[in-house]
Amino acid sequence: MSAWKVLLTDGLEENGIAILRASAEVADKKGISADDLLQIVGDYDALIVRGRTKVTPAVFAAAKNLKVVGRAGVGVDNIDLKAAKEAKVTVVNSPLATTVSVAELTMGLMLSVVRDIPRADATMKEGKWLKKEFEGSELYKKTLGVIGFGRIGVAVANRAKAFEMDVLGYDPLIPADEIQKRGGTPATFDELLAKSDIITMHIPLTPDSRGMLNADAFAKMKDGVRIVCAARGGVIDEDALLHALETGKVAAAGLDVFTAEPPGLTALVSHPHVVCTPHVGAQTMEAQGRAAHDIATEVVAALKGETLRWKVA
Ligand SMILES: NC(=O)C1=CN([C@@H]2O[C@H](COP(=O)(O)OP(=O)(O)OC[C@H]3O[C@@H](n4cnc5c(N)ncnc54)[C@H](O)[C@@H]3O)[C@@H](O)[C@H]2O)C=CC1
Ligand SMILES: O=C(O)CCC(=O)C(=O)O
Repeated sequence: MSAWKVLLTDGLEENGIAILRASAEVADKKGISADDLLQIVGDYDALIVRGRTKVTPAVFAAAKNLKVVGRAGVGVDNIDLKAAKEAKVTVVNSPLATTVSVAELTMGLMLSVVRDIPRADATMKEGKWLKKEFEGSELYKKTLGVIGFGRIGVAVANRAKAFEMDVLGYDPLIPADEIQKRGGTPATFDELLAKSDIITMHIPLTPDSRGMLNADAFAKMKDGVRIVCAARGGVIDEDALLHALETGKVAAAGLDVFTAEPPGLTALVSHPHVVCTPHVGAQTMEAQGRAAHDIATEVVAALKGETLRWKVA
């Protein structure tokens, strides 16, 4: 009989489940409702989530045996870290697993917004040949502003440099010489807004970063700027973005993430100059395989009281 019980509420790739099963009993309750989670979480020593499950103070209060919450992925904005600390529950994530996938999707969104690829495809499928309408622009020699020069921001910067873009980096938590070492030209927030042809967001959602791209920020950007975001919807004021798209200040936006998910068919989602994907930055078999391996290994280490690599709280 296994000593520990692990609850999965957002699924996990088989390779991760196999690692967990070597040390614990695993219950896969993918898609469980918030109310049902409160009923059963008290039975478990560990909880592994992705972004869907909200690990609220109520969950921690009900989770009498919980020792560790594992986030298969990076962002922990769905986990109440203060409540975790108060409940003496460790929180771990798997921050290295999905970097490449998110960076590649970001490049895809960037190419989509400069060449209007999804709309060109849609018109072909309507039997049309609108060649003249689809005059886009190149990435070559354009300035890319990367907000958040961490793992994903740097991976995007490296890929953008292969397209011979000039890369500005804004990250107040990283010294300017380190941004330079990582391949970016350090910029203040206002410099980045003023100089970039494309701005891409790679920051966590925190009280500081919420609504960072707001009406004031859009006013400081170049006319016809393009915005890409595969971080969190909340870092952009979506009403301000919609207004900037309607006035032409922003020529196009590529969005993988939304303030409310799923957003439904909002004016932003249905805007002709917005390319949307349903939060799939990390949704590749490679990234999910790595995330499952890393989070399962880390959760087992936490249960065994071993040294942790990715302790968030
Ligand atoms: N679309 C998707 O499926 C995915 C989205 N993400 C999002 O991407 C974010 C970034 O991930 P990583 O690059 O791995 O994290 P990271 O921690 O390596 O990099 C984030 C960077 O943002 C900087 N930062 C924090 N607050 C800032 C602020 N207010 N202004 C400017 N810079 C700020 C930090 O100093 C750090 O260097 C995650 O927090 C998550 O929200 C991550 C994985 C998948
Ligand atoms: O796990 C997911 O559904 C999305 C990944 C993500 O956004 C993250 O890891 O921060």
